[in-house]
Amino acid sequence: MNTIGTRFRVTIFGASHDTCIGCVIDGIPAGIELDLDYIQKEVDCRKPVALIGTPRKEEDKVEVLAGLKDEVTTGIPLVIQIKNSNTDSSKYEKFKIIPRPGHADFPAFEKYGPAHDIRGGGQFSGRMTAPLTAAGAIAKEMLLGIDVKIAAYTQSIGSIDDPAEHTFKEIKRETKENPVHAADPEIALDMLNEILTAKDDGDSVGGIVRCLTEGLPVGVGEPFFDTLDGEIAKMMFAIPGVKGIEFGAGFKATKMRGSIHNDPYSVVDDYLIKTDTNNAGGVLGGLSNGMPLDFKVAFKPTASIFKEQKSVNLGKMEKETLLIEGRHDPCIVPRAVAPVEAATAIVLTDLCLRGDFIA
Ligand SMILES: Cc1cc2nc3c(=O)[nH]c(=O)nc-3n(C[C@H](O)[C@H](O)[C@H](O)COP(=O)(O)O)c2cc1C
Ligand SMILES: C=C(O[C@@H]1CC(C(=O)O)=C[C@@H](OP(=O)(O)O)[C@H]1O)C(=O)O
Repeated sequence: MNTIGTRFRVTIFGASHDTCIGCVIDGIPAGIELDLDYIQKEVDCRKPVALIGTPRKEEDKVEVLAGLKDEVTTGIPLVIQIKNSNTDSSKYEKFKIIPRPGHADFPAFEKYGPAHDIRGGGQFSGRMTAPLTAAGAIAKEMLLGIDVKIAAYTQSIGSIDDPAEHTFKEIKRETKENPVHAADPEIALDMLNEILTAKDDGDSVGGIVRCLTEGLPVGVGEPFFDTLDGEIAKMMFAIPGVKGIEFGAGFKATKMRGSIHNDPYSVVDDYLIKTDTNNAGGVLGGLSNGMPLDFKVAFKPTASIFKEQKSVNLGKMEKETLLIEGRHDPCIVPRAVAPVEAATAIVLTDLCLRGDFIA
């Protein structure tokens, strides 16, 4: 379905080459002041950067059509539109017959038939993360009211990895300064080169976005089924190109003993309970435990590459070689940092409303 959330419900609409894309957000209380410049800046963070992003140039102007008066919410669903203006659908026709390996073309045609809108990837396009990011910016504004903040950064691209721990402030500062949104300026250069090298080869690369929170109170999450980690994971898999998620020590936990993996408790400032390590990634029993939520999201290499690929002709039911033309991101990761933050904010706002952490 195209709607997520219980108390903060976000519906995404439109497709990559429709007149517009957008979102409807239900559940924002009346009387909340929204900063439209902030929302626009957040959406702009996912814009492609020259050479390492798609050449498709969209203004991505966030237009609020309903639910806001004098920048204050009125309590009715907030309707946001983002126009599509720089579309070129000409290169997509052939994927109806010869599906792109790695993209949604084949299963989408099998499911929806010839009516499936394949232009620009249709409803499966990474472009749908523009309205997601707008909704997330509003969620972030609501979370700021209870001092909850979110910061994500590019932790790896291809073989270039940033294994260091970074402070929240460092992430916030550095990711704005480099085109791959890394937390380390020197590693950012290597990451940039990794993308350029793959691109020169007509190829693509994947990578990891790491996301952290600050100020998340204890007890956010609604077990049994609407656990904090479960809701975050579901949301992350809505972002096109996501192949995995791990919290804290993640898969490495399988190689640790309990004595190493358990995060020991300490009393801080006489009143706060913290853990010395954060192998749990801030979540125990599906509830936040007062430590930063800490998870990594794995992105695959972009499917649309410019090398000859093996596919099939669905009309003739024969094998056929495919050569893709058009405008594509050689790497999704830098453009996914803002959507990961936004998607996290939407889930946290919903769960914080459900748990009465937000009035
Ligand atoms: C911000 C963003 C930009 C993307 N750009 C492209 C692109 O230019 N070309 C492409 O083939 N896939 C791109 N993707 C990924 C595809 O949309 C995605 O792989 C496809 O819809 C299939 O879904 P899946 O990978 O989740 O299975 C992008 C994803 C995101 C989040
Ligand atoms: C337009 C965006 O990215 C698009 C995501 C995308 C895909 O398959 O996901 C394919 C390309 O679409 P098009 O062929 O229309 O240029 C990208 O440009 C965007 O993110 O705003």
